[in-house]
Amino acid sequence: MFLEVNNLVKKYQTGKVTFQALKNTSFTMEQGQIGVILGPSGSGKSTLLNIIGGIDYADQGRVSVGGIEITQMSDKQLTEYRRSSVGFVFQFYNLIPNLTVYENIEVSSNITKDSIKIDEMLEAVGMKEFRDRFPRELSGGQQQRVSIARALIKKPKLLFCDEPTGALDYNTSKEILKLLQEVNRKYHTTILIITHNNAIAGIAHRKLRLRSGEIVEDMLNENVVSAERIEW
Ligand SMILES: Nc1ncnc2c1ncn2[C@@H]1O[C@H](COP(=O)(O)OP(=O)(O)OP(=O)(O)O)[C@@H](O)[C@H]1O
Repeated sequence: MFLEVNNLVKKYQTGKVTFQALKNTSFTMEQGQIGVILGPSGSGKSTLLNIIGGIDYADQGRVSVGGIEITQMSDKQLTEYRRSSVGFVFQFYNLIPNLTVYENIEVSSNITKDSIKIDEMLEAVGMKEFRDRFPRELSGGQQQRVSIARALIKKPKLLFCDEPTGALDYNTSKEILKLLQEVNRKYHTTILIITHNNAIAGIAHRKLRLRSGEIVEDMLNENVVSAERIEW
């Protein structure tokens, strides 16, 4: 199995109070799938993604990606894993304001040896004619396209999207989801999307639901639909 998450436990200590954000969380995913992680606020979605993405540590349990166990990695190995194997897309885009569209993507391509050509990537996300604009000169949806390009330029094995449509209107959200489906098909990137929106699960091969740090639903979606066809 491409992604294996086994019995993850994560505790946060605030003063004398210990809070268990993840309790024996386990799931697997095949390469090339889109997975959606649903769950109420505070259920542990971001914590889970951050551990799989190598930006946070688990207290117990195991995560392996492509047969390599990341929960055993040194800091140096984790930095390399983040650099070459994973991409992140956030709700508020996190683009560098004083760099153009092209330069924002270039920063990411410069840190990997084997990246996709920037012009190909701009074309793939429909942002070719905006290459010399600054983020402030773009709509939210356009900024999100750039942030997807920035994440994908390094050909990550795994793309993590934390509420990628959380700041976008209905139609723009659908366009971004459609783009995620397209890049999943084109580059065979395994994608994990965190969302509050149940309807988004329609575009995914897998639906996972977290509640209080536990997976309470884990379903294979036999009827994946195109993003244009989901409604909420
Ligand atoms: N650094 C921290 N210190 C203490 N508690 C934390 C920390 N980070 C997260 N938590 C707690 O862990 C729980 C899970 O947080 P997490 O951000 O993973 O939830 P989430 O499902 O992503 O929520 P949301 O949908 O609101 O983003 C929450 O109750 C949160 O308060």
